Amino acid sequence: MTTAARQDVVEARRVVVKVGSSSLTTAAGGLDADRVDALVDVLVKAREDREIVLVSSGAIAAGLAPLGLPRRPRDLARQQAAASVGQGLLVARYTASFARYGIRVGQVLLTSDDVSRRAHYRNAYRTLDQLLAMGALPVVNENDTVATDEIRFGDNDRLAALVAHLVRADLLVLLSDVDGLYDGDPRTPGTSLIAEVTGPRDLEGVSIGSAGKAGVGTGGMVTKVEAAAIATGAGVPVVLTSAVHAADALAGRPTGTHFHRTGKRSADRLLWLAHASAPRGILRLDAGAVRAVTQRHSSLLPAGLTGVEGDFAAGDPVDLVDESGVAVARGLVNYDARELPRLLGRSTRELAAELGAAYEREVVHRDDLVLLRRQGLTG
Ligand SMILES: Nc1ncnc2c1ncn2[C@@H]1O[C@H](COP(=O)(O)OP(=O)(O)O)[C@@H](O)[C@H]1O
Ligand SMILES: N[C@@H](CCC(=O)OP(=O)(O)O)C(=O)O
Repeated sequence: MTTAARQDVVEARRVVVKVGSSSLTTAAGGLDADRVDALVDVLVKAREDREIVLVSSGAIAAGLAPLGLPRRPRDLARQQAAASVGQGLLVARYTASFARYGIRVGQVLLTSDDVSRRAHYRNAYRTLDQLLAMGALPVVNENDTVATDEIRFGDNDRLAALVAHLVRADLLVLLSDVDGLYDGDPRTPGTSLIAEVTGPRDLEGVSIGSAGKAGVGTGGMVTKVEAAAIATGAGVPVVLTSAVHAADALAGRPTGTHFHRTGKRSADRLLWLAHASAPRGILRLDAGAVRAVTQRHSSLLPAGLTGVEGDFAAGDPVDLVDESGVAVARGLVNYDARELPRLLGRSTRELAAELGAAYEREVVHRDDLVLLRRQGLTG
């Protein structure tokens, strides 16, 4: 690890630590109390001179054995039932383990829908910030029991990257069952650890595979590298290592893979809109509207709309696509899908005169728009 990279870690005052299901469960299924305690011991030590937010997976995995499920189910309903049972057990375990040190735990369950909207985003930030100010340790997970396929992250690696951005963290530590990113699937002999990733070039030729043998995790290495791309693109460096090396990672000792920041920090909720929300519909734009939105950062007006697809309501995320069908931006739309067809290509003045002042509003306001540049490491 270069001195600059190490400095990033040592100087980090607010750190998001994400731990995967495979690092918290036993081979037989169910939570491994010893591994939870070992992680908590490390976090308590790290917390002496910095703030820690924990993003913990494991709800589904923890719910399997109590519900008599032999393996992680594929259907959403049974995953949600398992998460419902498991999340309670998971937080009870953390509560008991942190209580050994007199530290309170605050459970925070998020869906992407909760945080893409401005008021919700501010509220989530305030809650997490307040928990930290009051000396409690936030334990974040996806709100699995209510998340439908459309509003689901599905993996906590991306959630952790977005939480790191949300709480304005200085560092994201991803803990898994593997001690870093390898240049091929580490189950294949002859692969070696990549100690540093400074940008997308360092990943050329690297084979990034799916989840490991334990079969309780979701995304494997792919989602971790994607999460690292989101976080580093938003100015947050990332250390990826195994849970057993958590103490080294938090102390700035060389371990695992260090992803350098590639972008600048910004306090912009639109990162959630770009990376966490699935679009509910499509707005087709003419060339002039594409230029206005992407180059002049203007709001999208009805005059530049050529088509509408999907069944969305006002406030939902939609993709703005150009004439060749490429999504150029994502935004929160101000109209229901059924209102839009009669507005296509019309000027706001004309619409206001004909339909009333309410129809003068933008289709998507510039403050609710994010350009879809492929970020950081993967693109
Ligand atoms: N290039 C790679 N480098 C490291 N691990 C990889 C790679 N390709 C695939 N993997 C697999 O990804 C697994 C980690 O993903 P996962 O099981 O989802 O972890 P977690 O539960 O911690 O989120 C590792 O155990 C490893 O077998
Ligand atoms: N919210 C899910 C997270 C699933 C998930 O991302 O798992 P992992 O790949 O182990 O981080 C749960 O708690 O089971």
